[in-house]
Amino acid sequence: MVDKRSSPPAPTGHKVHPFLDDPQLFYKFCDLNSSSSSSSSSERSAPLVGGRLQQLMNLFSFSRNSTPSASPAPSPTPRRRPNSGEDAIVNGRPRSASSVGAESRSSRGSIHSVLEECFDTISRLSPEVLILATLAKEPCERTEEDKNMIYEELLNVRALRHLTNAVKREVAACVRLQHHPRPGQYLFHQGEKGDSWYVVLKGSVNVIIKGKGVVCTLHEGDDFGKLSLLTAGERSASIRTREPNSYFLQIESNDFRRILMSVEDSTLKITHRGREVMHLQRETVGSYTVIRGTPERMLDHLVGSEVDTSQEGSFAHDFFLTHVAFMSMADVCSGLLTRYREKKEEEKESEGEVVTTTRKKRIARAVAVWINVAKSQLVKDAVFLGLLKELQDGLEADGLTEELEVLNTSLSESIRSAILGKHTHSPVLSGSLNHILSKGRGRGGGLEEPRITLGICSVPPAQPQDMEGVRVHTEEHICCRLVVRLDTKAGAIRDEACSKLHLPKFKYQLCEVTSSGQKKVLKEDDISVMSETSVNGRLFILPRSHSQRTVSPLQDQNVKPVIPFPEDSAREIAAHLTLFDWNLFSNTQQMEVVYNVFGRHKFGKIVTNLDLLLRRFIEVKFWIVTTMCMEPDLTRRVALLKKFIKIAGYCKGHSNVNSFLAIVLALSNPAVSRMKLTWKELAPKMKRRFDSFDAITDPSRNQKVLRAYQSKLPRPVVPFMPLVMKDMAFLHEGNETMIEGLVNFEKMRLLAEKVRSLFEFRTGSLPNDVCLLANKNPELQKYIRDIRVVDNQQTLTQLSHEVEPTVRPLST
Ligand SMILES: Nc1ncnc2c1ncn2[C@@H]1O[C@@H]2COP(=O)(O)O[C@H]2[C@H]1O
Repeated sequence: MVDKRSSPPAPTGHKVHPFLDDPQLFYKFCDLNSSSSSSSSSERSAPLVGGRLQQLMNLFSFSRNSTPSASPAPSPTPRRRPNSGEDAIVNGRPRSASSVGAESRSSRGSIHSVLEECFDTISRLSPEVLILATLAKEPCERTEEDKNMIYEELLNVRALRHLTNAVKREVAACVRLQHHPRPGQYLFHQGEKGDSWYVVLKGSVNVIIKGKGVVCTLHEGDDFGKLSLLTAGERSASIRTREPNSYFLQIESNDFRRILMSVEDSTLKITHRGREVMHLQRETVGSYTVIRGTPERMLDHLVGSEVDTSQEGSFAHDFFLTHVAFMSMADVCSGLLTRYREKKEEEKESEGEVVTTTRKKRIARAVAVWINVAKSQLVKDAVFLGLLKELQDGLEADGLTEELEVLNTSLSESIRSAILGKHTHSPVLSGSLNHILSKGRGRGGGLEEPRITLGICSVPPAQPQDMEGVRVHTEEHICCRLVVRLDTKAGAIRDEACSKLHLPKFKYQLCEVTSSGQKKVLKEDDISVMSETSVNGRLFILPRSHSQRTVSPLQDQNVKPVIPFPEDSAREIAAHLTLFDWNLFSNTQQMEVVYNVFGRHKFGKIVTNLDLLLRRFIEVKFWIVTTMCMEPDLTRRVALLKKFIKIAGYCKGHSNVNSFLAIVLALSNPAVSRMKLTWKELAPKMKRRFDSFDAITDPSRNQKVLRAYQSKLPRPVVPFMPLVMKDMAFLHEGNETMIEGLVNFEKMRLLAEKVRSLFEFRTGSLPNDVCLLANKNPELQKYIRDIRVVDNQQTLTQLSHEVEPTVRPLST
């Protein structure tokens, strides 16, 4: 028996909210947020009056004042008593108090405004509250939006990873919430008839077998109780809670069987030599979607089905966007070539020609899709170029001119961006990278001036062969400068630095040391190391034997910037910020996002463009905090605060969410938000403006406000990248890549959809007035490109106290 206690519970992707430990409050909310199953139909049609409203009002005062409400919490009554669940609450729903108070009805006039305020206050508390409240609804009362919300949650539940998304959708419709308030409560006993399958949502349970005691502990994300459902036998063990307030997902046996059977019915399983090689899901009559498969069988499917080069979201598109997770570039190339050349034995002479020609056409179109997806990164790869050459020759020899043209058109588009990439010093990027690399060596590093033309992103993306200077330091602060390709791995940088400094390379490792002295050891095959470092981070080679020893950061890592904040207008500064962000976003490649999700070091490909975009957000944020904390004069500090709010407003107007949020979050940074005198002097109108911006950052409901806001903005949008990356990481962590030896293509499709929705923000071009403004002022352009910051929170807090000491109230 394996005791899972030794292994920490895997992340479920959620922070546990204190609400979960306060079931009284939670139940009240649940009860208010859904109509009770015991309610009469008239109550259901007007669910927000009477007792429910009264409770809502009580809850409002409770959540505000953190004191229990006037009316006692309704006592939780089980919907159905579990076998020996003591006072367990099934489905998490206390029965609503029968009182539909007449006095409350009279207050109906102000219901809506009160309700809006109440719900707003409650739902701001946490996304978890909302999801629990939704789960607590009776399945028959769930709206489509409820089911969608639950489905999104289920995508992150470890125990359900092996289920297809269609099954998860079914589960979302019927799953129930079960709550056990105390430790030591039994969910069921060994020997009883099994009637439900469970997943631990919060808390943990012991699995107890008669005569053996506790054989195992199950944690968040684990499941139990399936065995007896599958065998139609008795419970093989008893399950007992270990912690207060444990929450479980419960799927009743009828639902369990129905879902599994209906899924079996609509799934087509293809076997080859007795082994399952592909699962397809029937969508409509005659239309199937790949849900799982071996890489080889999926390649067969690719060349065996019609390929629409224009259609994003097609199987080919999803396949090429995500293939790195399950099939190397070399294998895809050789697989396609083999299929191009082969003439299958079963293809008879007369029909054979037609079948072969169709296959060749499809392969050509598939490769065109691949080029469109991977762009310039692909056309620089020697293996891919081999495939391309053979395909072009073959298509020409076979007289398939139309396909040859499709291929060449995609190619010329990508080569154009590849040619642009031949500049080894891409001005803005080099400026930015150089800024990363040139700490302590003065500004600029002798680079060319930025070259930005009106309305066009003329700055080429960073390419693997671009050369960059990099400084590597030792513990004793001795430094050596190297010039390396961007795709140089951490191990190779360490080797080169050691040989320059005459140190034995096997004794050293490459590390990043942050401005606060934190040390991060880099993996041998880490790539894009220069762009991955923190804003003021530096590369060090440190002895392996001293891994526990602290390293003192270089002096310049915490140096205060000397260049004053520009006097230019907020409008101009916002235009410069936006053009810079837009350039970085335009240069980011779809494949970089995919490499980053599956582990950047695995593929040997750079993710520099994505890194630069991600770190720009942090840079801008620290720039604002640094500027505020370095201004000792109160009047000027208030003027700065006002200017930053204005800049944020302009960025918002330009759909530059990345910089807009960087500014708003910077002004909420403790080092700035603590400046009471400064905020007090700010005009009320500006304060209200800031509050309206701040409301967009509301983290509740998984940043629902921000998501909705961002999706509605006019294109192009520079999105809030940290949120996008978080979503991608959740999808990756929450879903297996391989299930029973087959690639989980549903996961690939979900990831591909996320990547596409990110790049859809790039539709269109920046407004002309932004480009005009941003091209007018080279001085400001340079300043915005090379912003210098303090990125050490402790230093910033210290600076903040220096410029605005805490005012202590006089003691009486
Ligand atoms: N040794 C064990 N290790 C982990 N889980 C177990 C063990 N024995 C039983 N279980 C779980 O406990 C559940 C008891 O009910 P079931 O028999 O339906 O399904 C059982 C399994 O899910």
